[in-house]
Amino acid sequence: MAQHKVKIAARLRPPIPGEIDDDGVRIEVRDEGTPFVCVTNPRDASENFKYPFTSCYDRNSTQQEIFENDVLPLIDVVYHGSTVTVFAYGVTSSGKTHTMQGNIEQPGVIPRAVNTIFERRTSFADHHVSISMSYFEIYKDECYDLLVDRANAPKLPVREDSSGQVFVANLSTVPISSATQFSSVYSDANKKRSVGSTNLNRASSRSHAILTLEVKMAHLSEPKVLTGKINLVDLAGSENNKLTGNNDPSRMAESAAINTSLSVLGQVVHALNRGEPRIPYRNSKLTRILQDALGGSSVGLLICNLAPGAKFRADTLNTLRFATRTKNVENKPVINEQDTRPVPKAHFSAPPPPLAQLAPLPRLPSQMTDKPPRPPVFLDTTTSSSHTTVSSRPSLAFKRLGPPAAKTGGPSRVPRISAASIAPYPGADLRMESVVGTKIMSLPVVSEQDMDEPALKDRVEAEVAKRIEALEKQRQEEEQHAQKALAQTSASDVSASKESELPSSILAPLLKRHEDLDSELRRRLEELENKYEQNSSHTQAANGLSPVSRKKTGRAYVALARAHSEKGDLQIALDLYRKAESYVPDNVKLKERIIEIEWAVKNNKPFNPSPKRARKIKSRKKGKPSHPEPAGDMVISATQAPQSVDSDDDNTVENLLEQPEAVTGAAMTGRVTRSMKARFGTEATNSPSKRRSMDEDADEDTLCTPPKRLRKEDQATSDNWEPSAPVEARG
Ligand SMILES: Nc1ncnc2c1ncn2[C@@H]1O[C@H](COP(=O)(O)OP(=O)(O)OP(=O)(O)O)[C@@H](O)[C@H]1O
Repeated sequence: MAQHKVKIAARLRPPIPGEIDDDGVRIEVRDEGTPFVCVTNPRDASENFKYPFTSCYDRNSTQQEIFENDVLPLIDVVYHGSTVTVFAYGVTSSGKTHTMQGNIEQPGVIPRAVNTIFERRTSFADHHVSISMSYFEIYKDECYDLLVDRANAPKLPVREDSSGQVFVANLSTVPISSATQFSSVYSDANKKRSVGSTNLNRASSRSHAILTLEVKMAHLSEPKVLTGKINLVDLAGSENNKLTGNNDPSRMAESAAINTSLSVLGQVVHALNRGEPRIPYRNSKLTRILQDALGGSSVGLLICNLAPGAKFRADTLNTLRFATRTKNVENKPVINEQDTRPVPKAHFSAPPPPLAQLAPLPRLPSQMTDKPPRPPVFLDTTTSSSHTTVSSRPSLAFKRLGPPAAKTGGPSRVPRISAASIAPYPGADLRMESVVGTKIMSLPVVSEQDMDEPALKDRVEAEVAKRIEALEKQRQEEEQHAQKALAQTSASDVSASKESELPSSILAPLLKRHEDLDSELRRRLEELENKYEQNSSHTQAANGLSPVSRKKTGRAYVALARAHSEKGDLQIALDLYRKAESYVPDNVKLKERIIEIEWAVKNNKPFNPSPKRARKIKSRKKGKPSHPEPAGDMVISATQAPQSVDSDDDNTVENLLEQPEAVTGAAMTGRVTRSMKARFGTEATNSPSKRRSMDEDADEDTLCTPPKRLRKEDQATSDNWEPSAPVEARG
């Protein structure tokens, strides 16, 4: 099986006005050998770090040189029916957008690639060549279509099809007939891209932009279609907020999202290099989408952009380290060829049993047509808009839930996709892959607790095997039925042409029924999937963080959520609170808030977050009460108590909503009171009036817990209070 390593091209940009040119980063070539990037050790100027790459471009290099040396050969690969991914990586302001897009005087890789694609088209006289484009951005870890009106652009989900290919669902595709048409669509779309000004770049990309050009070559005399693609990715640059001067919350959130996704990208490459069994693709949308380019079936080129000057030295070294690791990543390119001969129709001769008995979904309506099956694709190019093509795709759940029929050992009544095949492209060694056949699935009842993958897989495998068996039985019965019906019809002297129409009356209700089931199934799968995706990506991200970082991230999301809820953007606030929950899953108050906002959103009611009241006590030392408490009365200073208080502290919503350092005495006292209640079932104060005031103080900073409730609890538990008992003894 041929492996294709990701190719690396390093490009150093010239200094821009105002930048100090200290020659700390250079491109060198020695003795006609491999060129390398040379970086002076920031700590010892006599030492240099060298990073060899097959293509290195110095500050005087031109856009044309890069295109002709490294990108042009890849256009042939596209016309052979393979997927190519070119991505520009580097610190902010290192020249990624310049390299990919360029400007009118110096057009970059994208316009040059498009021109070449259109020029090459004419050499395929025996094919009908159609070219289409899709373009989207990943902004704060959400995908947005750049070819639709931004005001209406929804967040697009990332899915996986039955053959494991990741795609962006509902992404629009525009057919392109000329390079001029492309320029107009592309420049309109670029106006919608999220760009902002920073200290380092007046037009800094705040998102990762992914442009896909799909070339479909339908052979005029043979029933086959080749599909080649090129993904041109302009990544957002890693950012140091001190250098960029980002200080407003929205910029910082953007910057955090960019850095997180790039850090996951680094983790993916690292895991691939180390041959780890689990590659964390799912930890960010960016890596899910680039999955095919990193260890997948795409041909990859990484353009590694470098900024000169000492201030970027650390970032330059990081970029070079990333590039060095990436050059060891191996892909297995394939040719996407599709056989367009129609798949034989399935025969149905009897109406299906009543719905209650028809638990399994035999086939999706989309699979019952004569439509040829789709070849594996990298990014989805289907859409529901008028100018685009629409095709139904199996959703992620099919991939996760449905093992191939062969695995179960059970027969399938559904013909496997034989018309689509993947063949190796000539430049690479062979790799033949059979496309995973269509699966017969119904939605198993999955509770949230069952989201554990191995358990789910076992359950589903058993379920699928059982249902396939039932379906096979049903199919045999149907066939017998059909034969009987056919015999009866011919006996009653009906004309031959009429005989062949027999299934239509029977088929219609059946198809309708399947269609209904299909929509229901899709709806439920999507719900399940969204829930799973949302939880899993954030939970995975949270798992990789230290408790302190988790808390901080949770707090940041809560702060953002609160800001949105105050503005009345409840849906956004809800999403953010849910994200916060992934980082602080045990926070009860947060859960309460989520429920409240869910209710408000569902019932279209306004939601007024409880106002933050001024704190009565400004500061005190952590772990010590600010109130002068009688000895033995207060728990916090007792030797064991602070730990338990602190661990509770992690999960109190006060802490989520407050500045990290602002742990107030009141809040702390409130926590202790509740922590004590939880531990001992008693109150930790002997003065009802003090208790009340302490709890009220605590409530000032908590979400949505009415002081009344706590007072009631106080009342209820005050009888149990044993004033003289020391905490240690009770613990
Ligand atoms: N090779 C080059 N020749 C001349 N100017 C360049 C070159 N590369 C970059 N520049 C200039 O440097 C500035 C920053 O470049 P660019 O916007 O492409 O950076 P970027 O890496 O895309 O930044 P960000 O990640 O913030 O979007 C721009 O003004 C651009 O014109």
